[in-house]
Amino acid sequence: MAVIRVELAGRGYDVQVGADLLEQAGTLARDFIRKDCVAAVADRNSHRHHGARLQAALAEIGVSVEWFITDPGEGAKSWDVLAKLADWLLERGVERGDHIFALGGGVIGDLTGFAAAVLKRGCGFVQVPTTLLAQVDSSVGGKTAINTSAGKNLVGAFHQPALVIADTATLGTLPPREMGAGYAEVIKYGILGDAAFFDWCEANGAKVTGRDPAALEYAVTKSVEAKARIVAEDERETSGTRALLNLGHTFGHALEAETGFSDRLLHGEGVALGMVLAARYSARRGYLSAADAGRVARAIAAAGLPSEIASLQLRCTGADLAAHMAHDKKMDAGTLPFILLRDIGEAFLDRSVEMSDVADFLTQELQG
Ligand SMILES: NC(=O)c1ccc[n+]([C@@H]2O[C@H](COP(=O)([O-])OP(=O)(O)OC[C@H]3O[C@@H](n4cnc5c(N)ncnc54)[C@H](O)[C@@H]3O)[C@@H](O)[C@H]2O)c1
Ligand SMILES: O=C(O)C(=O)C[C@@H](O)[C@H](O)[C@H](O)COP(=O)(O)O
Ligand SMILES: [Zn+2]
Repeated sequence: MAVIRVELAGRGYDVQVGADLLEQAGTLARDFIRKDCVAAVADRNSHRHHGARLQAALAEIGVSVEWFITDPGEGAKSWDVLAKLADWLLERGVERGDHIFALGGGVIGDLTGFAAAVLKRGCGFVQVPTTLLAQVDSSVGGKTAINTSAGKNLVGAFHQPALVIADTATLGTLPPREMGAGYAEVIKYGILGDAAFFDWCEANGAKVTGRDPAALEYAVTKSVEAKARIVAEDERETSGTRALLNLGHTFGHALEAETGFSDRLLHGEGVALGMVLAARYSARRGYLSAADAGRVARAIAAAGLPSEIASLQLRCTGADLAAHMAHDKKMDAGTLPFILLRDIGEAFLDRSVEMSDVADFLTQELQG
């Protein structure tokens, strides 16, 4: 068990990591519950597998749960579902001082967090992440958002949770493909800033995706520690430090858009492929050795994640993918900074990238 503190003046919070923590949710969250009933959001899968556990834990402190349950998948991060959720919360009289519970993956956390950010100009929320991706990344740091037809996470807010309860035992019911997608965001911390952790991932990745309890807890703890450090330094992505967490995402979000935010490419899979592309593009620019770019690709492929864009069989050009990047939130006065690598464990922001060169590079990659 580990408790990692996200240090933010006046808004700091604990991330509790460990097996079977859901059973302690009532005790852990007691300070954030003021009424005898809480509103909780889940999707059908997280609710089916773990809803009763959260409900039983809260019943122990005399609190009942009313559920808002969405369809699984990226489609829930939409205006339509947000509007339904906001109306549902208002009908229940949720007040600013209340905390909404988000039980699920990154989709549920991002949706619930954004609803909490805008409801009555801001109420509280508690993250109870049930996917590997949500435990190591999305539940921590306060980025909340929905998607629009123009792209990924384009409407959102920074709004920190009051508490994160990451019960690693909930991952026991997660499909293997989703374990892989979450692992992409784990190995990301190594590639962007911690060469020793990357080495550990190369040696232990299969144990993490295979749910070895000790490896899993170590990977979640190390990931949350890395994210908490970066978020404490640059909460709102203004200094450039937090932007490093976007490694692989400029390429990845473009691929997600091109595949229609569908099951064809999960977010973590897009990030995995995006990190391979970022490494190869870093080599093309002369920053990273071809050998290290190859090492990144092999580590990604070894986890069963996509490492070749040609495998997606997209019917688009490099310019089409580059066009999706025009909506990237990092865009600054017409320039898109790219997160590239000087070394494994050393990411940096490059503001000198020409989009025409990125398009040429992607066209070559698409051809295999
Ligand atoms: N806010 C952030 O900082 C941040 C960081 C990374 C990713 N994200 C966002 O997170 C989303 C991806 O999150 P995700 O990968 O968790 O996807 P997800 O929320 O869609 O969950 C993946 C699948 O697992 C199912 N599921 C959830 N918990 C389960 C469990 N314990 N057992 C069985 N099935 C379960 C869900 O129903 C879904 O089908 C994307 O929208 C991405 O943009 C946000
Ligand atoms: O927390 C961050 O900062 C991240 O960039 C984490 C990413 O893994 C995550 O996918 C995030 O939602 C992407 O942010 P965006 O600003 O590119 O939408
Ligand atoms: Zn991500």
